Amino acid sequence: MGCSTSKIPTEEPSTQTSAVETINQGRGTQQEGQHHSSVEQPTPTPALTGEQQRHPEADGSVQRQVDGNAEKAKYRLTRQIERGSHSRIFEAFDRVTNKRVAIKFLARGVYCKNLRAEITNHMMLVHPHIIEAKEVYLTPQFLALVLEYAPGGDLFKYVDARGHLDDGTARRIFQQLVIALEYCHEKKVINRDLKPENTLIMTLDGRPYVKLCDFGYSKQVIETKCKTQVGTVGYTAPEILRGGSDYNSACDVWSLGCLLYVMVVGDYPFLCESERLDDKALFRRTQDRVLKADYIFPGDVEVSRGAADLIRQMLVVDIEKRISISGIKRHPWFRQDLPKAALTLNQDCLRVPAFQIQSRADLERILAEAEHAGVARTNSAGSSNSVFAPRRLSSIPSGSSGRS
Ligand SMILES: Nc1ncnc2c1ncn2[C@@H]1O[C@H](COP(=O)(O)OP(=O)(O)OP(=O)(O)O)[C@@H](O)[C@H]1O
Repeated sequence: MGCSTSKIPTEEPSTQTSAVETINQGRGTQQEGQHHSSVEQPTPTPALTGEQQRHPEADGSVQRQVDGNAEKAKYRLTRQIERGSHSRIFEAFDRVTNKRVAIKFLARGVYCKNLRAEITNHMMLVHPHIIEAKEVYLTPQFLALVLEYAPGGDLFKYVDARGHLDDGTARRIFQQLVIALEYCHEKKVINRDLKPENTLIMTLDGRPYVKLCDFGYSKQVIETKCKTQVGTVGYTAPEILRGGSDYNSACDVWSLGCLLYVMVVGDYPFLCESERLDDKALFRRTQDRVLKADYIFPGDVEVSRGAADLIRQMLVVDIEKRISISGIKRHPWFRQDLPKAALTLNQDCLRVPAFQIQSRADLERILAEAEHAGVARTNSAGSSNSVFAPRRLSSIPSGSSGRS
């Protein structure tokens, strides 16, 4: 499977406006148990070994690079896990509980306005198949989002390493994602960027247990509809690419259909890859195919009838005819081997209050403060700490995805 996709710009104006951006893949490897009830119960895995704890960077040097204040920090940073398009993600340990977390560092400044929806929406969602957003805090230069740690990396890597997934594994992951997505929609949050890179793996014992992680393009839709063109090329629904008209939560069903295709086929349904074409030409070609739902199941990969049938019902251009989440939940392929608890899980989750670790008022205050530019610090080596500045994004082909 080719390993990069392109992003459509974020909703609000920012220092980085139009963008095509390469997506990173996760590198998590260790296993860790967790506590929620879920569609699939993960197998408990051992605590960190001494060797794992003695990471070469566990001496505080990473901490000093990030906030220059290793001694007072609540979390001890140990290593960088990944670099996202707007962030750096670090592994860290809570100094009191010694629990492992992931911390996403985002540069402070006006760009943080764009993060309000991401962080507030994420914190509202408390679900076993969604990475827990625990709290935010400020360092002199960064807004830090503390997340539940996912030891297994992301689903893209998982699929890529295996070529494609067998029917049972793909179904188990898909069941978990459908239940998570139904919960988001019940909370009136549309994700708009579902893809394997934004799906993290908690266990790697052959029964993967997954969680959604990135709500960067999510929108809480209570009275308004969505208009803005956001998402990732190759997963974005045709109604978003077409632009102009209102669209709704059915766009997530389309993306989930693409994600299911990627799992069972090991390739993208629409994304065109060619060394002979430049990014703009590839983008246009992909867009043309999405708008016509022009994809095929390749002859050399065996896809079960049930999975293929469900994908066909999800990748329907007309949103009135596209299968709904409740339709998916009735589909025989989805129902096969479905854990009993899955169908009642969301009723329980919808009763769980959000903002238990950090109050909404605190969150709002910190987010407002984060919009003020951070103070430039010098790191322990004496040089200015610019390594965490978001990468510059290159521009997207005009007319193909600008803001509405
Ligand atoms: N809680 C976590 N535990 C472990 N790894 C994580 C966690 N959150 C993120 N990652 C890793 O970091 C990668 C990027 O994370 P995320 O998508 O949240 O960042 P981003 O800046 O929004 O990236 P992009 O815009 O490129 O999608 C993920 O694909 C995953 O590999």
